[in-house]
Amino acid sequence: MWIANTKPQLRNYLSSGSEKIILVPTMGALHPGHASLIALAREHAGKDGIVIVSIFVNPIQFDRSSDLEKYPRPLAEDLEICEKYGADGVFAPEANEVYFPDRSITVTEKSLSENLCGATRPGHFDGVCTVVLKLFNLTKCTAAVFGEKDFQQLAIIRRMVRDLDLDVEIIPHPTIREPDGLAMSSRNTRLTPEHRADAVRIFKALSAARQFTSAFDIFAAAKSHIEASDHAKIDYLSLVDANTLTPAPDLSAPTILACAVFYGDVRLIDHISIPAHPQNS
Ligand SMILES: Nc1ncnc2c1ncn2[C@@H]1O[C@H](COP(=O)(O)OP(=O)(O)OP(=O)(O)O)[C@@H](O)[C@H]1O
Ligand SMILES: CC(C)(CO)[C@@H](O)C(=O)[O-]
Ligand code: BAL
Repeated sequence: MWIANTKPQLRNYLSSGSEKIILVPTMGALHPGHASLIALAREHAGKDGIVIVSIFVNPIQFDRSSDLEKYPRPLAEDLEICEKYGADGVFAPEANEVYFPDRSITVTEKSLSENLCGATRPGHFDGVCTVVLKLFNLTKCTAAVFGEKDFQQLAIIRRMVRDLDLDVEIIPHPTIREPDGLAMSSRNTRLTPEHRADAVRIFKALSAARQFTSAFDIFAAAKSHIEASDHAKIDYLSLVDANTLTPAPDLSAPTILACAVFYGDVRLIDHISIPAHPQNS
């Protein structure tokens, strides 16, 4: 498996040419969720295609400097996981390799990023879209795999591909969870044992709320379940239309119940789909 730290090195490794190049963009601190994305990329690439994993903690998508500073960076372990699950190469650049000091172009999505993480992490999706477009261009990928855990990110990337006519197939991957239901996330390693135990409530709350058939009951059930822990601070808890990601006042169409919750300074996200209940709208 090759490792490129610079753009010229990457170009060099790509010069052999292959019809299929599948990219798995990550920020490292890889866990079984990422491993599963890499394995899916391998499946799509077949034996002749190329699977590239990018490992880059993208500074311009962080809204809190402490979150960026504390983001885990276990590169040696990450490289082992990439190799084990079938990557052909890893692109792991430093920030000054990716961005020009006088960078003046940013990609902004102006609809799907209005709510949820886009509202509570200002500038986050500008940073995501900008780096993902650069990674698509640098790797010349024909397809890229993204996790459904970050469903707003997935929707925005799909919109960017559509609106900018990018020739990249977007391959989604379902959320991988710990045995107790907590969505796997690189930030989970930063939870204290007490907060880790409480964080189980997030998925339990979403699952319990899903059994109700009115927007009011769903919201109330999820909120009380999460807030039953004194440690939890809800950043947002929202029912949104599954297509537009705008607030859904009722269940006349399929919706998504999504949340971001702080345990100390660690912010976790999760969501669940809610079927339409037109009779209650
Ligand atoms: N539990 C998971 N199941 C499926 N895909 C996941 C999971 N966790 C992350 N991914 C996907 O992996 C890719 C890289 O995500 P990233 O490196 O930010 O990891 P992360 O675990 O989401 O970390 P964090 O949310 O703490 O930044 C994204 O497409 C993301 O959706
Ligand atoms: C897509 C991504 C790698 C862009 O930095 C990041 O947002 C992530 O890891 O989900
Ligand atoms: N997986 C989302 C990347 C971030 O939280 O910045």
